[in-house]
Amino acid sequence: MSDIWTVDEHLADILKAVGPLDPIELQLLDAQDCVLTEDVTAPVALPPFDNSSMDGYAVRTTDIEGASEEYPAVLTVVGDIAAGAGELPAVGPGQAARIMTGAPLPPGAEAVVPVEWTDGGTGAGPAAAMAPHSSAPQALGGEVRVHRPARPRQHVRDRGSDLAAGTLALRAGTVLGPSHIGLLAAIGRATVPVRPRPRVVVLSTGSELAQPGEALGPGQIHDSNSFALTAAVRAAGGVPYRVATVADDAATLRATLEDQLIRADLVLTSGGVSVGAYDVVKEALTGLDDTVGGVEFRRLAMQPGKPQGFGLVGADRTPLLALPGNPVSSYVSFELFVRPALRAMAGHAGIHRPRARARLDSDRDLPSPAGKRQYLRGAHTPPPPGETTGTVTPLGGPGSHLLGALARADALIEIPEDVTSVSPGAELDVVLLT
Ligand SMILES: Nc1nc2c(c(=O)[nH]1)N[C@H]1C(S)=C(S)[C@@H](COP(=O)(O)OP(=O)(O)OC[C@H]3O[C@@H](n4cnc5c(N)ncnc54)[C@H](O)[C@@H]3O)O[C@H]1N2
Ligand code: MOO
Repeated sequence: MSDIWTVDEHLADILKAVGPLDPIELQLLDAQDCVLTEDVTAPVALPPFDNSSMDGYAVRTTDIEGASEEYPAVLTVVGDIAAGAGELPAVGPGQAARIMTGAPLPPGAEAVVPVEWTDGGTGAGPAAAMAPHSSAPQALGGEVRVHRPARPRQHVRDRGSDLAAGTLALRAGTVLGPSHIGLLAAIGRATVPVRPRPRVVVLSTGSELAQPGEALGPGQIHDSNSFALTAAVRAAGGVPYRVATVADDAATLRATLEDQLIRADLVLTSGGVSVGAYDVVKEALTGLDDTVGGVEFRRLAMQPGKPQGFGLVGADRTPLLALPGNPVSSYVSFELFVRPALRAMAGHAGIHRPRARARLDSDRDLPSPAGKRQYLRGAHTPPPPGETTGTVTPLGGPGSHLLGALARADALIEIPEDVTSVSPGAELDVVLLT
C-alpha cells in the first residue's frame, strides 16, 4: 500500500471492518425500513375463514337457478351476519342470510348475491343498498327477492386463498415497507427479527464554530457539518446522536468520545484531520493505546476529501471515521464511505448509491487534478425515452467550501484519476444522490 490511498482502497478497508449488526426483535412499526433476518411463515391462513366479498345475501345456488327480475327467487331471510360475527345462522333450502363484506360465510350457504341483485328485502324493485341494521327486524324473518343466479363460491373469499397456513409470508432479507408491515400484522406478528438501525454519534470539532441561531463573533462560522452529517445519517437509515461541538482541545475530545462510545455503533467526526497546528482529531486519536484509539490518518487520491481517518476505537472496537472539516469534503466523504458502511451494518444488499452515465453539459473544458479522483457537484438530467445517456451540469466549482452549490446538486460528477481535462459532451460516471 503506498502512502496515498485510492478511493477504492479506503472504502474496501472500511467495509472489511464493518459487518451487519446482530439482529434484534422489534415491534412492527419500529422495524419499518429495516432488513428482516429470518423467513416468516404464516401461522394462520389468510383469510382465516371463508367470507363474503360483498354486502348482500348468503344463499344456496340451486335456490336461485334461473332467477330473473321478472321471475325472482323468493327466499326467507334467517339472519343478519356482520363482519366479526361469531354465531352464524345455518342457511337451509329456500333460505338466505343477510351478510356484510368480510363476514363469515354461514353453514349451508354456497355463494353471496350482492344486494344490487336483489330487492334488498323491500318487496320493491332492485335495491341500491342495504337497509340499515337498525331497521333490520323488517328484513329479518321477511323475504328477499333475488333477480340473478350465482355460481357456487361466487363473491366468496376462500379461507387460505391469499396465504395458506404454514407457507412463506416474507423472505429473510426483505426491507420492510408498508405492505410488508401490513402483511405481518395480518398474520398476527407483533414483533420481527431485523438488523437494527446503526446508531451513529456525530461530533464536530473546531474552536471557530458557533451554533445556528447564535450571532457570529469575529472569525466564527456556524457549525454546518454536524447538522448535514446528522441528517445524512438519518437519510441513510441510521439513528444519529449529534453531540455538542467540541473545541480544538485533544483532552476534551478524548473525554467526549469515551462518554459517547456506549451508544455508538459508529462514530463520525468532522474537522481536525489535516496538517494544521490545531488539528485536534488527529492529535487526540493518533498513536493511542487500545482504550481509546487505533485510528489511522491517511491521504486519499481524491478531491474533495483528501485527508481521512479511520479506525476501531474503544473496548468494542467501534468504527470511527474522521472526516475532513471542509463542508463539501465531509458531505462527499459521507456519501462515498460512511453511507455504504451504514447500509452494510443495517444488512442491506445494495449499499451504494445508484450511478449513471451522463454527458457533460458545459460551455468550457473542466480541469481536474492529475492523480486524483475528483467529485464535482452537478445537476443530473436523466436520458430521454429510448436513450441511455443523460446529461450533467456542473454546479459551483471544485472548492470544498461551496455549500450553496452542493445544496442545489443531485449528483456527484466523477472524474477519474488519469483525466486532467474534460471537454463539453464527454461521457462521465455520476453518482446519483436522490
Ligand atoms: N497545508 C495544508 N493545508 C490543508 C491541506 C493540506 O494538505 N495541506 N488540506 C486541505 C484539505 S484538502 C482539507 S479537506 C482541509 C481539512 O481540514 P481539517 O479536516 O483539518 O478541517 P479544519 O481545519 O478543522 O477545517 C477546514 C475548514 O472547514 C471548516 N469547518 C470545519 N468544521 C466545520 C463545521 N462543523 N461546519 C462548517 N465548517 C467547518 C473550517 O472552518 C475550515 O474552513 O484542510 C486543508 N488544508
Ligand atoms: O480534499 Mo479537501 O477535502 O479538498 O477539501
